[in-house]
Amino acid sequence: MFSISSQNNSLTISFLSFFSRTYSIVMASSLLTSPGMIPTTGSAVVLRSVLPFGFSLPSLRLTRPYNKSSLFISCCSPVSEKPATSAIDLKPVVERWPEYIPHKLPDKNYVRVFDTTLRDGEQAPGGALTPPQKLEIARQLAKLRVDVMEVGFPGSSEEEFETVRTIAKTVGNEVDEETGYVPVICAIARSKERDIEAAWEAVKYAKRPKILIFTSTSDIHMKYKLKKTKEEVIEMAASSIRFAKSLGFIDVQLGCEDGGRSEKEFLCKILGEAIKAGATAVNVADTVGINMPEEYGELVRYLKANTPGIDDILFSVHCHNDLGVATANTIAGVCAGARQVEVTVNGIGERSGNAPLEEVVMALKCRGAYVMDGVYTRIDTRQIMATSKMVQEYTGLYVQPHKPIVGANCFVHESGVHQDGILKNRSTYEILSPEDVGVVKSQNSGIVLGKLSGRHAVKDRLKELGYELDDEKLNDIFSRFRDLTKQKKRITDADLKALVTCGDEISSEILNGANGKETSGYVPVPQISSVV
Ligand SMILES: CC(=O)SCCNC(=O)CCNC(=O)[C@H](O)C(C)(C)COP(=O)(O)OP(=O)(O)OC[C@H]1O[C@@H](n2cnc3c(N)ncnc32)[C@H](O)[C@@H]1OP(=O)(O)O
Ligand SMILES: CSCCC(=O)C(=O)O
Ligand SMILES: [Mn+2]
Repeated sequence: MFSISSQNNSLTISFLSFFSRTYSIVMASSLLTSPGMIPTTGSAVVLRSVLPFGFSLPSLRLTRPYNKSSLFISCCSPVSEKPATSAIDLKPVVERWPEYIPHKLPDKNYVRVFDTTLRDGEQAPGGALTPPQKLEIARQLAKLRVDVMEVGFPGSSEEEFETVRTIAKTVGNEVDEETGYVPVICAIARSKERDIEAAWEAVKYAKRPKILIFTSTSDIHMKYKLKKTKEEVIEMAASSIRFAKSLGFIDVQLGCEDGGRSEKEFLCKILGEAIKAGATAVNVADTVGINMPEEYGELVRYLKANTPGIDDILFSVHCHNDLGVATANTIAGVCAGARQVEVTVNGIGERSGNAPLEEVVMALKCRGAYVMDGVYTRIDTRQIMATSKMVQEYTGLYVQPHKPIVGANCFVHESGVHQDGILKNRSTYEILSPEDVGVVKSQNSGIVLGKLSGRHAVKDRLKELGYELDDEKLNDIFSRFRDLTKQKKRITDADLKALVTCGDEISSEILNGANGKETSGYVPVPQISSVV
C-alpha cells in the first residue's frame, strides 16, 4: 500500500492507493520509532508523488520527533472524507522557531506572515484603537505566532510613537522559552528622515526591529500625490533605505505603494536600486485593490524574473479588497514566488480592507500541500478565533456571519440536505476542522433548525433532547414544526419540546418571541465559542 524511503533527516512515506482518491491514514507507532521525527510544519502532510497518468498520491514527509505513540493522520486529497485541516494534526514535542534571517527563509516553502492589523488594519474607518488595546492585540498576535507584526506609524504622533515603543519593549522582547519564538516588530515610515528616525527610536528596543519604508511608484501617485519624477522617487527610496541602515536597522523593507498600477519596468528599476541600497525585503502593494489574481500573480512573476538581486531578498505581497479578491491575489502572489504575506485579522484596513490573515493562512494550510507546491506558515491556527474576537471587540468592526473562517455561520447548517449530510459525516459539507481555528461546538453539532430544515435534523435534535419518535409521530411533529417556521425564524429546543408535549395546540409559550427581537432578522448562533 505504501513505500518508505529515507533521505538525510527525513522519511518519506508514499501511499500507493490506485483505488481511491480519498485518504484516511492510520499509522502504527512502529513506523515512527526513529527519534527526531515530526511532520513538517504547517501542513503536516505534504503530498508530492504523482502517478504517471496524472493521479496525485500522498506522501508524508517526517523530519522530527512525535509526541504520540500512535498517529492518526487525516489528510485530504482533492476529494476528501476528512476535513482538510484536522484538530488532531501531529504536534511536535518542542518545535524550535527557525533562526530569523531578514532576507532569507528557513526553506523554500516557508511563507512568512506579516500582520498589519495594528497599522493598516487600524486605518479602517472607525477602527482606531487605544494604546492599551494595541498592546493587548500585539500580545495576542504573538500567541497567534505571526512572524512579523507591523504595529504602527511612530512618525505620525507622540501617542503612536509611545505605543509602538511600548510594544517593542515588551512583546518584542518576550521570547518563548520552549520554541525561541519572538515576533519581529515593524514600524512604517514615509520616505522621510523624520519618519525613519521616529521609527528607529520606537522599535530599536525590540529583539528584532524592522522598518517598512513606503514610496509611491504609480504614475498617478508620483505625479499628483508626491509631485516627483521617477528619478526623484528612486533617489528618495534608495537614500531612505541607506539612512535607515545608518541608524541601525538591519531589516529594511521597501514598500511600493500603488504597485498594482505601476509600470513594470519602473518597478524593476526601483526594486533593483532598493536592493543595491541594502533592502532585505520589498513589497508591491495593490494599494487600491484593482488587480485581478492572474494579473497580480503575473506582476509578481515578472518582477521576480526581471529584477537584479531579487532572489537574494524576501518578496512580499500586500493586497486590498476593493474588488473582493485580496485573498485570491495574495495567494496568486505566493504561487508566483512571493514568500511573505501582508494581512490583517478579519481583513480590516483602508476602505474594503486588506487580505484577511485567517483566510490566507487557512487557504495555505488547507490547500498548500496540494495545489501550491507545499507552501506553509507557522501560524497557530487554534488562536484564530480568539484573535478575531478581540479585534472585533476592540475596533468595533464586527464581521458578517458568513465571513470565511471566523463568521458565526462557518460551521453551522440550517438546510435539511446539508444537515442530513453533516449528521452522517461532517466532511460532506465542512472542509475545515472547527477546532483547528479555535472553535468549540456544543453538543448540537452546529445544526440550527428553521424553515429549510429537514426530518433528519429534527429527529436527531429530539433524540438529543430525550425523545425517541417513530416515523408516524415524527411526521406529525415535523409538519407542525414546518408550520411554526412560518412564524418563527429559529426553532429552539424549548419549541421542540413544546411541539412534542403540547399536542395539536401550539402553545403561546412557543409563539412568545415570534415577533420579538430574538426571532426576527438574523439570530446570532449561540453554540459556537472560541478556545483561547
Ligand atoms: C497607503 C498607506 O496606507 S500609507 C499609511 C498611511 N497612514 C496614515 O496616513 C496614518 C497616519 N497619518 C498621519 O497621522 C498624518 O497623515 C501624517 C502625520 C503622517 C502626516 O500629516 P501631515 O503632515 O498633516 O500631512 P498630510 O497627511 O496632510 O499629507 C501627507 C503628506 O505626506 C506626503 N507623502 C505621502 N506619502 C509619502 C511617501 N511615501 N514619502 C514621502 N512623503 C509622502 C504627501 O505628499 C503629503 O506631503 P505634502 O504635505 O508635502 O503634500
Ligand atoms: C506599500 S505598503 C504600505 C502602504 C500600504 O499599506 C499600501 O500601499 O496599501
Ligand atoms: Mn495597505
